[in-house]
Amino acid sequence: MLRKLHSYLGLAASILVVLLAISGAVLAINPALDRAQAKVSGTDQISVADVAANIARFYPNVEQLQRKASGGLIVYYSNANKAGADLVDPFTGEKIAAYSLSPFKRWVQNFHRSFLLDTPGRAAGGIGALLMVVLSISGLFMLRTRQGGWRKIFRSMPGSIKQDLHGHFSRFAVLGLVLSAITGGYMSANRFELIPVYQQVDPAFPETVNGGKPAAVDALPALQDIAFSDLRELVYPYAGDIRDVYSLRTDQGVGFIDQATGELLSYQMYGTPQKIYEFIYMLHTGEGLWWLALLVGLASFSVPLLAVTGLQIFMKRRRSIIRIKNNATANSADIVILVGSESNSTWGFAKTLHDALSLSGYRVHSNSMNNIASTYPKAKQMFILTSTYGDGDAPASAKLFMNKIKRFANNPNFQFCVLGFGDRTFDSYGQFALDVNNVLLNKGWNPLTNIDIIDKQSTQAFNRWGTVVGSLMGLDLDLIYCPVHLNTQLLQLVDRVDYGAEVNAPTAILRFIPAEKKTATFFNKIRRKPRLPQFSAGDLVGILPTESDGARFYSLASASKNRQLEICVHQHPQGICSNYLHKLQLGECIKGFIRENPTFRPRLEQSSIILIGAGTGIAPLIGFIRNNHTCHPMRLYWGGRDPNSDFLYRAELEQYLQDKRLTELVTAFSRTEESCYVQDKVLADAPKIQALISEGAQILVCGGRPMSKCVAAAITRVISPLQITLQDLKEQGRYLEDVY
Ligand SMILES: Cc1cc2nc3c(=O)[nH]c(=O)nc-3n(C[C@H](O)[C@H](O)[C@H](O)COP(=O)(O)O)c2cc1C
Repeated sequence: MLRKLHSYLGLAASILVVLLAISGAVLAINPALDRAQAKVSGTDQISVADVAANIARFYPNVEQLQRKASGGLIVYYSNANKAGADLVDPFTGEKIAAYSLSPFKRWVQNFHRSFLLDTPGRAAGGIGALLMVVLSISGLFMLRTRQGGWRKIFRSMPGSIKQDLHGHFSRFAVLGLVLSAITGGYMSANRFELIPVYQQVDPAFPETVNGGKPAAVDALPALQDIAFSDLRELVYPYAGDIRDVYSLRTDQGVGFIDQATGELLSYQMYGTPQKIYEFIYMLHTGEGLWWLALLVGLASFSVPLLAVTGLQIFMKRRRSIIRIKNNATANSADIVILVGSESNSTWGFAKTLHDALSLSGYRVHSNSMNNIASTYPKAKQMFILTSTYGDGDAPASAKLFMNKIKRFANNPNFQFCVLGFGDRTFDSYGQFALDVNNVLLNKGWNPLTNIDIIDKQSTQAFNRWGTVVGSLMGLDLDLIYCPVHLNTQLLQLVDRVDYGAEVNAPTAILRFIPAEKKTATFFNKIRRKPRLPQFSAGDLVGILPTESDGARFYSLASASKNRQLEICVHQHPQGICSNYLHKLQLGECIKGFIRENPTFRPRLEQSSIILIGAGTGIAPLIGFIRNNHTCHPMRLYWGGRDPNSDFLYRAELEQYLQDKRLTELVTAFSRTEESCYVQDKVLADAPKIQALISEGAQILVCGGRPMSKCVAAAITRVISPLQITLQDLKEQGRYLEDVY
């Protein structure tokens, strides 16, 4: 609901909001510019009377003093019946510069207030401000959901800035945008009298004045009592008119001054509504708060970027929508599939299950978890496939599920089965699926089998789950999930280095370049050369060994800027894809597509990086080192079997040590006399690692699950004297794992 509101409103309002934001951002620079030109510091030390005396020396025909919100003093005067205005130094009375509002500034101001269209334009501006309020507040709530709570809103976010510009920029801009949208909306509402408006009633002109000889301006007691920093405006009496008075406006109130006695007459303090209006005006324009204006201006500059990236996300989501054919009704279905998904990938898995069960002759009803019906009269099984979002929370299409499930008063006749989709790099791995499963078990529902959780959308794990579930249902369920709309690319093998055959660990480093599709038209061929898609080291490439097999994912050892796509593949005796890749000859092509893995990235703002891996787990790590051109401190702990057989990347690592892209290399080999594993080397280096962690180092671990468990145990021991836990490091994004 919130997402729909945010996206559709964003689409509808983007042009209006972008124009308001850009013009507002340009205006936001003014308070800082004005202030830079003016003399403002120490103005609370001098009185208005002192300033007026200074002015009198240079401006005998002064008519008005105005202190701008930025602090600058403007003197209005007339000379031989010609009016003028100067920016003046209040401490000396000397002119700083002639004062006039630049035509450009006036134009931008008018554009921002009314799009140069008078009342209809002002109304459009008001609507724009209102839309911006809704957009920024809905965006703020979406950020909260995404990050898993208000407190975590500014914590590190999955994904690099490049991969999720919208998320990162909105975090930076959202508070500024909320502030300027609400204050702008208030000002518009005030102008159109949609809210109770304040009426500024100035005091009446004094009925009696002394009428004596005018005193010198610096001798007027009322002016001597007011600090210049409190002045807004002082209008001088008409020369020669002894019944006229000074009109005074300060930050606190408004009144008159007798020009003979210097007495304050009919003084009136501002009321609360006016103070509120002025405060909101100040927050919106930044007049008087130049730093706030700059911050809000910077936030406003991000609006065009948010609009473009928001549109990209919207299009991507639309493309990823899965349409289910042959969807039976809830009343007639034998099998129900409920889906909890945030960005639609779980729907792809659900469709595979739906199609396979329909093919087996069942009437299958699929729907989102939010749309759970109050009864499924004919159902024999219910499958719940759900991802987890935020920090262990429900994804968008399952937010209402926990409440709605309460409506099932009696136990249904069908069996249920929960399949979670998650990512092990999150602490709350598959948490929402676990919660759903527990709720159903606690209600006494009958499980078909235990809950399972699929890590990183693994097609193999999904297939294995299908086999287990199929056998329980007496079906041969071969679930081959092929992500839809894959942007597959033809990749040609141009280099391979083989290792490990002697130690029974055949491993190959394979390097690919983009290849021309055979079907490419002549026009396409001459128009552009095939290019690699955008990816970073640590992302994954999905490889489709055959059309009928699901994709297998490999960590990338290179970034697209390295102009090659490099992977490291261990040959498993039964592995379809690893055998397929190991048999590839130079010049042969494969089909692959990129899956971003933004959570697994070194953070170069940390003091140093500790990379730990074993076997082919070196792939993303070597990519990080290769691209460490700033020579940020990076240490690698890596484990293999025998240095004479499977020491992957040996020559490169030596080169990186020399050119300082790698600070230190620690290896552990299990089939040598030393016979040790990478976690042993971690423990042996405990004091050094402790020191690095205390200084703020980040650890990245990549490799098989058994290794990662041993490394986690070793690191837990190493850091135990530091009063910090592995959990703390994980929460701070300083312990990342990419485990398979
Ligand atoms: C912002 C964000 C937060 C996530 N939080 C979790 C989490 O707390 N636990 C988890 O296991 N997976 C988490 N994931 C991973 C997703 O659950 C996983 O990628 C899933 O396959 C996405 O499926 P969907 O596209 O259908 O939502 C998160 C992903 C994102 C982008």
